[in-house]
Amino acid sequence: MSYFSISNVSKSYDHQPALHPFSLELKKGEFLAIVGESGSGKSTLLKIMAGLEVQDAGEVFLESMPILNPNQKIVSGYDEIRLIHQHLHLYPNSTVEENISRQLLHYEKSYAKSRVEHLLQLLGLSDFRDRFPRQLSGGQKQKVAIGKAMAVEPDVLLLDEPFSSLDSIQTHHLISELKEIFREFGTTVIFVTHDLDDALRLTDNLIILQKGKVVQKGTSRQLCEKPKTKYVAQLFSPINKLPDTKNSYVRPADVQLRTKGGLLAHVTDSRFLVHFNSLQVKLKESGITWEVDDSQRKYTVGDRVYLNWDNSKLMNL
Ligand SMILES: Nc1ncnc2c1ncn2[C@@H]1O[C@H](COP(=O)(O)OP(=O)(O)OP(=O)(O)O)[C@@H](O)[C@H]1O
Repeated sequence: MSYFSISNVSKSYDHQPALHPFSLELKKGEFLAIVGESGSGKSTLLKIMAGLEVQDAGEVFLESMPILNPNQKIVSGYDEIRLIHQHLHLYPNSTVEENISRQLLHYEKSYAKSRVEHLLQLLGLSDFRDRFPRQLSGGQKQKVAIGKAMAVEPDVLLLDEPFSSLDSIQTHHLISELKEIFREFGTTVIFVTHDLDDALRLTDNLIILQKGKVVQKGTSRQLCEKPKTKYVAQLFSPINKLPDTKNSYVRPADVQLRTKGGLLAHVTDSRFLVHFNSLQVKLKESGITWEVDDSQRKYTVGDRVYLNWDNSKLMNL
């Protein structure tokens, strides 16, 4: 039997399916990212996993322990499975140290003290231990929320877009730091996000959710090279639809730019990016706009450019 297992869990609200039957098996210490757009059922799924939402069908198990939902258990939720979301629920009138130690009131005193010290140090919060949440930056608050959740040594940590109030640089730093901490504790982590880049900072083990259904599972390479839907393809880059086809697309990086021979287009916009200029071009015959990568930074607005591609790079979506 696997460590954390979800078997055919589903949920509807007012007869509208929010989550179609969903199953998952995770090993201890494994990381998983679930990527999906807004309304795809990510939060619903995590709440069911944490025993905080009543599912219509299906079961959740942590090893051999069934996770009971709020209809089956008087105090809902488990210390073993902690859910952290955007609303961090810090105690506003307690210091950083107190926020974390309040989780450990029922534990033996010397153990609680050393656990709090260890977490403060690991999370880089030792210098802020006496501050109140209002005196902290967004990133520091996120860390306190993680510290609170980690205090009780959860076996499974569920992260529901907890970093959405941070900018992408802060988020990437924080995820890298936390990854080390989760590894040290052997915590099993499920991270849900709409941002593939954030997901990949934690793990290459991905599930893509769309309208409450799993559309694809795999590594980023598998998903990038063989996306099953337009949504999955677009998580990696914009895609360009070939004129006069129903569903053939090519990525900007797979279009070669030439001064003659190929599909004629005019450059309408150019953006300087770190490895190339990203061009917007208007195709002459169809009037469709494409995005293409100009790796040699050769073309400017108004230029004619001829587009070519290798048919093996086409995606039928
Ligand atoms: N308590 C509720 N009552 C009615 N409908 C709900 C409830 N909670 C969620 N839903 C609906 O279920 C669907 C899935 O919602 P959910 O919050 O799980 O998605 P999500 O992927 O987490 O979205 P977001 O990224 O915006 O948080 C949505 O259509 C939502 O409107």
